[in-house]
Amino acid sequence: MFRIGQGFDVHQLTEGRPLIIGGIEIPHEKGLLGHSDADVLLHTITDACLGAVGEGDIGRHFPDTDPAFKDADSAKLLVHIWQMIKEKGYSLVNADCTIIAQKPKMAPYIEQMKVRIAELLECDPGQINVKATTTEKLGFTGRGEGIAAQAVVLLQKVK
Ligand SMILES: Nc1ccn([C@@H]2O[C@H](COP(=O)(O)O)[C@@H](O)[C@H]2O)c(=O)n1
Ligand SMILES: C[C@@]1(CO)OP(=O)(O)OP(=O)(O)OC[C@H]1O
Repeated sequence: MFRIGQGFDVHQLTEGRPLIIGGIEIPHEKGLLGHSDADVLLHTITDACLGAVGEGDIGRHFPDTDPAFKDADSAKLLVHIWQMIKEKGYSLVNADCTIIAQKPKMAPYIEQMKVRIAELLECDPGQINVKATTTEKLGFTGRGEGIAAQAVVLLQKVK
């Protein structure tokens, strides 16, 4: 049996925060604001994984009102959810993700992100695709007010 899930997330860009996307710190004059480290790509993948197994969303598992998740490492949140998915008997077929950001240029960091995400999901980097697009200076992403990400994850029941 196959199960598909999709995710979408947005975080605001602000001064005085590191920019962490896909588990990688990217040099930039602004970073993403959130209760956690605000890794918009890992949140999106977490939501896609949860969607695939019908387990709600990241906020249901890690409420942004809980001080335990203040400045949380989003990699740890994804690993926690991935353990749950493995216990349900699923393995990853593939994940395809898009980062929507006017800047910075993501291309130099895409390979590192793929390798890190593959590490977290215990799969081959070839099963992970990460893309980036601008919105041609249109909308909140185009004005550099925030960064969005979306992902699709396909799981296969193996046990
Ligand atoms: N933040 C971004 C946005 C885009 N890219 C790369 O540039 C290509 C062209 O982007 P358009 O929005 O003009 O289509 C895109 O395909 C990405 O390869 C990027 O690295 N970082
Ligand atoms: C990750 C959590 C928890 O620290 O906080 P944020 O960093 O604000 O991220 P969001 O994408 O709003 O969703 C889930 C939250 O509960």
